[in-house]
Amino acid sequence: MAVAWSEKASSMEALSLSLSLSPPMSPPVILTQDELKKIAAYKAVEFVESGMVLGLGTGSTAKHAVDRIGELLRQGKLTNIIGIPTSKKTQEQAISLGIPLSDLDSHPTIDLAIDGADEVDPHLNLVKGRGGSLLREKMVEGACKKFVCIVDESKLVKYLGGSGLAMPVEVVPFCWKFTANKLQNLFRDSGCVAKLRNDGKGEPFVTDNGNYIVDLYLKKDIGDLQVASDAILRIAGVVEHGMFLDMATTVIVAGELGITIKNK
Ligand SMILES: O=C[C@H](O)[C@H](O)[C@H](O)COP(=O)(O)O
Repeated sequence: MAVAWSEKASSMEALSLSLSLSPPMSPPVILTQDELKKIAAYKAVEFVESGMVLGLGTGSTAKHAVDRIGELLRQGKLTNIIGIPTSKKTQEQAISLGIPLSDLDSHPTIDLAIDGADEVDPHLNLVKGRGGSLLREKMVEGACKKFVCIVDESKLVKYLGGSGLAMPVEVVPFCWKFTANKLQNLFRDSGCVAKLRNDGKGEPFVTDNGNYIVDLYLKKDIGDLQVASDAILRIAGVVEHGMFLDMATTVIVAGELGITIKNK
């Protein structure tokens, strides 16, 4: 559902305060992608209540949500929050903000997670992991009662893989080429090309878990997502993939025309 303009306005006000933008009723402001991410993140943090155990997402959108949670804790507007970070980077950010942290061993049930995504399809299935954090994200978000996904409208796709950008798969380093070939063959009818992700310095990108990422580039829809998921996970050498099927309970989309909240 598209939310009322007033709901957009409240998030815009929150954003205006921190960005010193004009108030919502002034002439239209062209928002950057990062400002849209921040609007979605601030809206999601409105779902947070004192006493909650929170899954803290990773990426440029989730970073805004973690910052906001830290800000509300500092102001005493939220209390007794426990955060479960989905990456080492988010862990460092949360520590720097004074957010108390724990892990899934001590808190196997999480009240709410807030995290970004790389793609969102019309059924609220997601692609995640272009930042390399998909495994911990899937573990944490799979343990949540509610998972609020936050995106700007550029992340909306007709089908997963439809952006033409990477669909990440975390693999063990041992004989990664063997695993990458298996993945490419699995989706050859969709024109799949599998590439090892590099770290930008000529070395393989290494995840927080010591694994590699093979990115799948697809030219066509891969069909039944659950069948595809099962097939990927049956390949020895695969640790996890970045399709998050039926996991998001809510997706908040920030666009030039306002916020849209989609619920499962
Ligand atoms: O591994 C990274 C995560 O899945 C991110 O949540 C995802 O890539 C979206 O990141 P961003 O908010 O930076 O677009």
